[in-house]
Amino acid sequence: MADLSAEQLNEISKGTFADLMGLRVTELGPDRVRGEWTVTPRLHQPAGIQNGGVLCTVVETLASTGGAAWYGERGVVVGVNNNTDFLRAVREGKLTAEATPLHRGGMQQLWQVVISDDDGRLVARGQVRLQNLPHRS
Ligand SMILES: CC(C)(COP(=O)(O)OP(=O)(O)OC[C@H]1O[C@@H](n2cnc3c(N)ncnc32)[C@H](O)[C@@H]1OP(=O)(O)O)[C@@H](O)C(=O)NCCC(=O)NCCSC(=O)Cc1ccccc1
Repeated sequence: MADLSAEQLNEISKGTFADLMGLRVTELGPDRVRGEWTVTPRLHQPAGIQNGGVLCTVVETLASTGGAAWYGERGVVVGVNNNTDFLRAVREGKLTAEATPLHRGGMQQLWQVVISDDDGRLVARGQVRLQNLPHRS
């Protein structure tokens, strides 16, 4: 994960859960990860707005990707808590997300993810706590 480009990550993510909802990573690094997707009816809940689970998925994916890029060859990281606030309902259009670290410790990390619409309005804000898992010898 540490040395992957955004394009390489998108390639190896084909067929995964985040790929199914159309998430594309546009920037990948240990200090910031950005991504985007387009809200379509396939992402709606029955009332015709985007399912909140999509927002949780984006928060989980970008935070974990950034945490893994930073932890690098030391091991893998896994999410252990995801807390996402849904601030604005969305029916259609492109959304962008940006993940940045709040804390990066030896055992755990805390990343924040901000999701905005094309007009720059805040759609959701989440945070994920990650566990660093060193390789077992
Ligand atoms: C509306 C509120 C909850 C509270 O807003 P506030 O904090 O008070 O802030 P503010 O007053 O600034 O309004 C902000 C904007 O909201 C608009 N607006 C306000 N009132 C109404 C109204 N009565 N009706 C319609 N719109 C209303 C308001 O005009 C403004 O827009 P504007 O600037 O005019 O263009 C907002 O936080 C929100 O929409 N969050 C996202 C929720 C969401 O998408 N959840 C996920 C999907 S659910 C799910 O997945 C579960 C499920 C799964 C499967 C199956 C079934 C279920």
